[in-house]
Amino acid sequence: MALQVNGVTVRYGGLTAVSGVDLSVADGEVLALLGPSGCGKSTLLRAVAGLERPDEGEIRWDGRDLADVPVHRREFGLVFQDGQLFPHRDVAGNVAFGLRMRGVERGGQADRVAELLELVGLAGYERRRVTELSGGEQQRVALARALAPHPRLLLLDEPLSALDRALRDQLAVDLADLLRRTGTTALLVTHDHDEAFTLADRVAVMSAGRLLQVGRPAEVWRRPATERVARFLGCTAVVPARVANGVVTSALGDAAVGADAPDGPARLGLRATALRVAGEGESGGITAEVVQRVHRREHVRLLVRVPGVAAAGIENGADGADGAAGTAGAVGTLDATAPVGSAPSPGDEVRLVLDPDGLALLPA
Ligand SMILES: Nc1ncnc2c1ncn2[C@@H]1O[C@H](COP(=O)(O)OP(=O)(O)OP(=O)(O)O)[C@@H](O)[C@H]1O
Repeated sequence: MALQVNGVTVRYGGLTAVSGVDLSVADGEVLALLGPSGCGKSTLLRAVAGLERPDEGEIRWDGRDLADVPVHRREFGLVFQDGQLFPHRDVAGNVAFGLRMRGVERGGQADRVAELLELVGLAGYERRRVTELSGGEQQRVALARALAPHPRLLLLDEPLSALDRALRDQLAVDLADLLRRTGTTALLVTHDHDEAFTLADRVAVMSAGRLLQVGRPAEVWRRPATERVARFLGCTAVVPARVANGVVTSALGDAAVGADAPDGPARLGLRATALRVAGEGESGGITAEVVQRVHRREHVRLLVRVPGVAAAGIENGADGADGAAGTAGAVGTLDATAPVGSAPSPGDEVRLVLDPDGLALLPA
């Protein structure tokens, strides 16, 4: 393992920001620390960078304890939310900064700067003033600057969150591609699921200073280890269920959940897209009454009342929900979706079926 974090705790006075975290990042791997605001992600990243000293535990690189290695000798690259570029230097001056610090001679600097600007899609931008760049261009320059000295580890703290949604999505895809092509080992901090899942080989979900689950994106998404993880990843309700032969059965219907799901009692996490209005000729499903209708880009979001929902043991509502994304919350109501063209109105009765893409399977 390239990076090893063993039992790290960081306190600010009486507040424990990071609590006994164990984590490792393999050579060439991108690991995302995902969690709600204030859960300690940045503090953990800053401890790895050498900007915070752990109160307990150790941080190792290739087996070597970094406790006495200062920030600038760790050979880690850093990119923050707002880039933190030097406003009085042009683009080339910013990208060359780390190279100068390392004593790379001028000719070598210019070649490496050109190479990095090409890599981040800003070829020819050397003489541009950084204050005249868009937010997205500034983050590309920050990335080029961090990568120029060949860091052993790239630390990214919410690198895209200052950008608007469309730009963020595009830059996340570009960044994922760049990290793969350059084989960069990286630790990324984000509160955005999409960003984490686009960029990371593995995702570590954090809450209140602790790691709740570490796994591949699809695994964490489909099989959250706890209700807290499920709710942070967008589940707005949790239903008792039972799995047999890759099919989950619940009061809301049956759905395929994969042959790898163990047989026995389980719980089903419902995201806002877990229930959809059944199509013509589609059999099965449950009956519900539409309470509210909201138009979204690709579908219509419904709030529905399912008779007997409380009796069915559905735990909905926001208790302990870390940033749950849906609208379900009132007793006995659930989220559902309908096609834009034929969306029912409040008061209508609808038949709903489970959509496996909106489900997560939790332990009982
Ligand atoms: N320098 C500091 N002094 C005191 N408390 C701090 C300091 N930095 C962070 N904290 C506190 O430590 C906790 C964890 O903060 P941290 O910034 O690591 O969380 P985060 O998950 O990165 O959140 P965000 O996404 O909002 O940045 C928070 O309660 C925060 O208020």
